[in-house]
Amino acid sequence: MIRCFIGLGANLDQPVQQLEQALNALRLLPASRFVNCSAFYGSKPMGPQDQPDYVNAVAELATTLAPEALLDELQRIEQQQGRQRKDERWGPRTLDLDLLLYGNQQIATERLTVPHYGLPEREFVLYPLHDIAPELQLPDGRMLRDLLTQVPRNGLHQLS
Ligand SMILES: CC1(C)Nc2nc(N)[nH]c(=O)c2N=C1O
Repeated sequence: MIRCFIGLGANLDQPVQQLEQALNALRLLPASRFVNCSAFYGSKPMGPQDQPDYVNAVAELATTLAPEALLDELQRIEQQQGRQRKDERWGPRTLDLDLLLYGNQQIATERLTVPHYGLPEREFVLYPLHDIAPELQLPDGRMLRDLLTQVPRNGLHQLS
């Protein structure tokens, strides 16, 4: 089984419920075991500010699905929850599921870049990820805990 981490984000149509529904779908993925999920966080939008704050979390799965098969499943869940792939770039969305890490693999295909390119500088990814994997070392050798020291919380706050 490969240990992988999924970033969850939503800022439309009752984002907390969107994340809870997405977690239920992740629990049902084939050839996979749901391991854990961070707390839910409120975060300021990265990119255009004329959109609602986001709700973010990071989940851990153990899977035998190949990376692109896992990506297919994540995109299916997004679409099931109303995400239109034509969403404007960096615009608001009902649900984002990003494959952040797939074991220790570094992947660069047409469809998939892993580790996720935004991981090292996004507080709404780093802090929830650290919640559930404080000892994590990235494929390039950097320690997650060291990346955290470089990225301010920028108003990131746990939701009750
Ligand atoms: C539009 C962009 C870059 N901004 C975000 N900003 C925040 N705070 N959280 C997100 O999940 C998120 N996702 C995005 O795709």
